[in-house]
Formats: sequence, structure tokens, C-alpha cells
Amino acid sequence: MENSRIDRDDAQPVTERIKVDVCVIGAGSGGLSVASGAAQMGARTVLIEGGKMGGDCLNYGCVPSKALIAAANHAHSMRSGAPYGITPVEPQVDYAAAKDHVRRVIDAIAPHDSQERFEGLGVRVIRDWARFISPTEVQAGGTVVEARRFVIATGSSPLVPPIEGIGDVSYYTNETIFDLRERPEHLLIVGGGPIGMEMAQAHVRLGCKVTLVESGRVLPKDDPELAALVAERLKAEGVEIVERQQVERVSLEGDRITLQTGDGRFTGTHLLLAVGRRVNLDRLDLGRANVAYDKGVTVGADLRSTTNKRVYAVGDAAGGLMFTHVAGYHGGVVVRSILFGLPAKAKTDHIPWVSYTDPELAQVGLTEAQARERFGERLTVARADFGGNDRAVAEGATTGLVKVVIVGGRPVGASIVGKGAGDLIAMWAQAIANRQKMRAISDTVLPYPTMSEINKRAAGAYFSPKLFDNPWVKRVVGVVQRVLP
Ligand SMILES: Cc1cc2nc3c(=O)[nH]c(=O)nc-3n(C[C@H](O)[C@H](O)[C@H](O)COP(=O)(O)OP(=O)(O)OC[C@H]3O[C@@H](n4cnc5c(N)ncnc54)[C@H](O)[C@@H]3O)c2cc1C
Ligand SMILES: NC(=O)c1ccc[n+]([C@@H]2O[C@H](COP(=O)([O-])OP(=O)(O)OC[C@H]3O[C@@H](n4cnc5c(N)ncnc54)[C@H](O)[C@@H]3O)[C@@H](O)[C@H]2O)c1
Repeated sequence: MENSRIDRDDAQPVTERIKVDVCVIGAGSGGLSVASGAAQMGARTVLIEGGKMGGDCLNYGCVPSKALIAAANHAHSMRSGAPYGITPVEPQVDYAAAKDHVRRVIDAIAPHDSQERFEGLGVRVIRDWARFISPTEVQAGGTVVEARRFVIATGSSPLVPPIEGIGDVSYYTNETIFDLRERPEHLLIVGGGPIGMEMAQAHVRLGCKVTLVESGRVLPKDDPELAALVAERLKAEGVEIVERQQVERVSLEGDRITLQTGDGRFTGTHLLLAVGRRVNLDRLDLGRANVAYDKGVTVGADLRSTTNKRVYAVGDAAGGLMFTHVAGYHGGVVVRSILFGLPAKAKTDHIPWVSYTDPELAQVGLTEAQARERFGERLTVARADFGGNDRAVAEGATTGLVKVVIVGGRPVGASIVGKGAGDLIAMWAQAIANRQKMRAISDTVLPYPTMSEINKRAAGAYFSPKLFDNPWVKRVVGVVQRVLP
């Protein structure tokens, strides 16, 4: 398999040999975290990047997608003012200008990830593709880097599934959709994960017809009850969502693209593939370094290769959760281990994620189903509806739910759907990361009227039956009231 946006270059003659403490391969979220931490703490650090500085998040992922979503949300708010007494208007969407906004956002953030900034931090940056030539050496262009430790931070690329006919149609992925400047009349999306769902809503709000085909259920990694609310909203806005149908064939008829599933045919003008990722390992010649890999580099909880202890993997390349904040978290774990020789392990049970649809969908820790499987009867579920929150009522944002799963008085997972879910999940992420009890949430005084009070209401829902339905509490209160003056 080869990376889709680049061609392998042939081995070049060696013109330079250098020896460093840390060699980081890949300047995306994970690699940049390691390189900046290592260099600023005094390690001789080399950072090798074959593509664009900043990796997927900045150039083809989080940043452009959130910028496009922001443009789409403006269009949506112009159409949806009626309940607030604001006359709805159909916005004139200039799709190319929305893409200019996306470009400006990338350009504004790019200096933070730039070669110049990292060189300023003391990192030697090499702009070429890296491959191992031995267990202790990497070559990039004409430079051979010998390092005490290597960090593979090469990220992932869009998976192009072997669907019949896919080679005969032109399709977009996250690497190309943000450069498309003509507004698709009818966008077909294969895949209902976060990329598919975020892009579906953004495009319908920008005035495109959108059909999304998903082989299972949409947002399959999230709580189904909450994911269903997101799907409902997208459908209400006009996205045609087709679930439990696998795309088996793609064909081109004139300028129309047709997706064929077992049960139907769906025709549109443009096609976006959003069916998952594959890790970028092909260029690395891992066999030469004795580094085992499968879906990612095979690592232990310490993010160290199980077969070559000089080598670590972070971010998407480690083959687990694929998020920018996970890549950054991995970076911190690896820096501790490499620079201070401290035992450091990456955990996953406190990692949050958010799909930036409207309503947003956020998760940290276990979903209800996962918690039930693990803890059975020991599990308590506490819920709070957005409809019971005064601020949500004022904002007209009453569609939403906080669901917390609790074991032994501590939250082990929280799922939130609704306006601002991505920010609301922070309280639960903090509680779970620090093994706090539900009291930590219920005892916190929060400003009125804020959406964050919904979290407190969920904590209240956990304690209420214990207080109000408990005959002992009633008895104690009765006795105290009789004896108090
Ligand atoms: C459309 C989209 C939206 C997303 N939105 C979000 C979001 O909102 N929030 C979130 O947390 N996550 C989001 N993600 C996921 C996030 O982008 C990734 O998890 C994150 O970028 C992973 O960082 P990384 O450092 O592991 O890899 P990357 O950012 O992919 O960086 C890897 C770098 O390594 C380079 N490279 C590869 N091979 C070599 C080699 N042999 N030699 C030299 N360089 C090499 C690549 O060119 C690349 O620059 C999104 C992803 C996509 C696709
Ligand atoms: N907001 C965020 O944090 C965010 C946003 C976008 C992406 N990401 C990251 O990027 C990763 C990749 O996103 P993604 O949405 O491409 O992948 P995904 O793996 O999360 O979802 C892909 C979906 O495509 C479906 N699918 C696969 N083959 C199919 C076929 N032939 N026909 C129909 N459906 C098919 C799968 O069932 C799955 O639901 C995410 O898992 C996440 O880690 C994060």
C-alpha cells in the first residue's frame, strides 16, 4: 500500500550523517508535540517531514473541517431565525469564498506549526520522506540520522475501499475536498463516521443536496441513543441518510455518479469517501528496523515498539484512537519516557472526543453499553435533559441529553449530545482523569444561567434517589426536627 498523496522516491546518495538524541518522523500533532518538548528540554532533536508541516489536522483535517462547518453554520443561522422573531432569509452561498475562509484559517494557524518556529526552538527540521535503513538509522533525502530514540508520528491517510468501479470515477477524500471550489450540486458521501457526518451537515447547510450511505449505523462508536438525535437533525435539514447498506459498486453515467448498494441506487454529482483511515507506514521500511506492525506500529501501553525498544509510535501511527488531542497526549507520555527515563503509560479511559455536528456529540470514557458489559448490576445511569436547563430554553437549544455512567460513586463515562457538548464534556473528562467522585460535580457551584449546569443536574439526578427515596434520611430528618429547638 502506498500513501495516496505522495510517490515513493528512490534511495538517494548519502551526503550527510548526523547523530542525535531524538529523531521524530512526521510533523503532525504528535510529532510536533514530541519535537518541541524534547528540544526545549535540551535533547538534540531532528524532525523529518515529507509533506506539509502541521500534518493532517492543520492541512486536511480538524482545522479545515471546523472552518467549513463555521461557514455552514452562518448560512444555517440566516435560515433559522423565525422562532426568535428574526425573518429567515435564504443566504447567497459563495462556496468558493467559503473555501477562501478555510484557507485563511489554515494560514492563520500555520505559523505555529512552521519549520521556522521549530528551528527557533532548536529543532533540526528535514523536509523529506524518512525510511529506516537499520534498527538505529533513518535516511531522509541525503541525510542519515542515527538516534538514540526514534518516534514514528507518521499519521494516517484516507482509506480507499476496494469498491467495484471506484477507479473509474473521480472522488474526493479529506485530502482534496477542501480544495474543491465549485459547489457540488449533489454530494454523495460513503461512510457515516465523524468525517461523513460533519461534512454532510456542512454541505447541506451550504446549499448542496447530500446523500450519505453507511454500511452500519451512523456514528457507530458513540452511544446509539445520542447518535440518533444527530442523525434526526441532519435528516430534518435535508440530508438523505441511508443506513445498513454497503456500497458495492460505483459507476459513472454521463456526469452523474451512482452508488449501488444491495438495496438501492443513489445518484449524485460528486463523491466523498469517508470510510476510515489506514496508517502511514509503507514508506518507513519497518522491516529494516525490526519494528513489528499491524494496523499501526505494535506498541505497548508505554507506546514503545514491542520489537525495537529504541522506537516509539504516537498519534494515528500507534493504531488506536485517532484524534489530535490523543496525538498530543501521546507526545507528552513519550517525552517523559525518553527524556527522563520515567515509566510512562498512555491510558484511554479518560480520552474524550467530539463530533462537531449540530447538535454536537461528545463522549468520554465508557458508553452505557460498554459500562454495562463491564460492570453489570454495579452500574448506575444518571441523565439530564437540555430541556430542564434555563439557558438552553432561552437559546432554543433544548434538544440534548447528558448521560453519565457511574460505578461506586465515580463517573466511568459520559455521553453528551446538544449545543456545546464538546465544551460540556470537559467537566466529566476532568472528573474521570482525576478519579473524582460525583460529589466533585454536585458540590461545584456553577454560574446561572449556563449550559454547564446541565452537568450538575445530571449529578443531582444521581444523588436524588439516594436522598429523597431513602426512608433512613426521612427518619433522621424527623428525629432532628423533633429535638432541634
Ligand atoms: C477530516 C478530518 C477531521 C478531523 N477532525 C478532528 C477533530 O476535530 N478533532 C480531533 O481531535 N481530530 C480530528 N481529526 C483527526 C486528526 O486529524 C488526527 O488524529 C491527527 O492529525 C493525528 O496526528 P498525527 O500526528 O498522528 O498524524 P498527522 O497529523 O497525520 O501527521 C503525520 C505527518 O507525518 C508525515 N509523514 C508520513 N510519513 C512520513 C515519512 N515516512 N517521512 C516523513 N514524514 C512522514 C505526513 O506527511 C504528516 O504530515 C480529523 C481528521 C480528519 C481526516
Ligand atoms: N470531530 C473529530 O474529532 C473527528 C472528525 C473527523 C475525523 N476524526 C477522526 O478520523 C477518523 C476517521 O473518520 P472517518 O469518518 O473516515 O472514519 P470512521 O472509521 O470513524 O467511519 C467510517 C464509516 O464508514 C463506514 N463504511 C466503511 N465502508 C463502507 C462502505 N463500503 N459503504 C458504506 N459505509 C462504509 C463504516 O461503517 C464507518 O461507520 C475518525 O475515526 C476519528 O478518529 C475525528
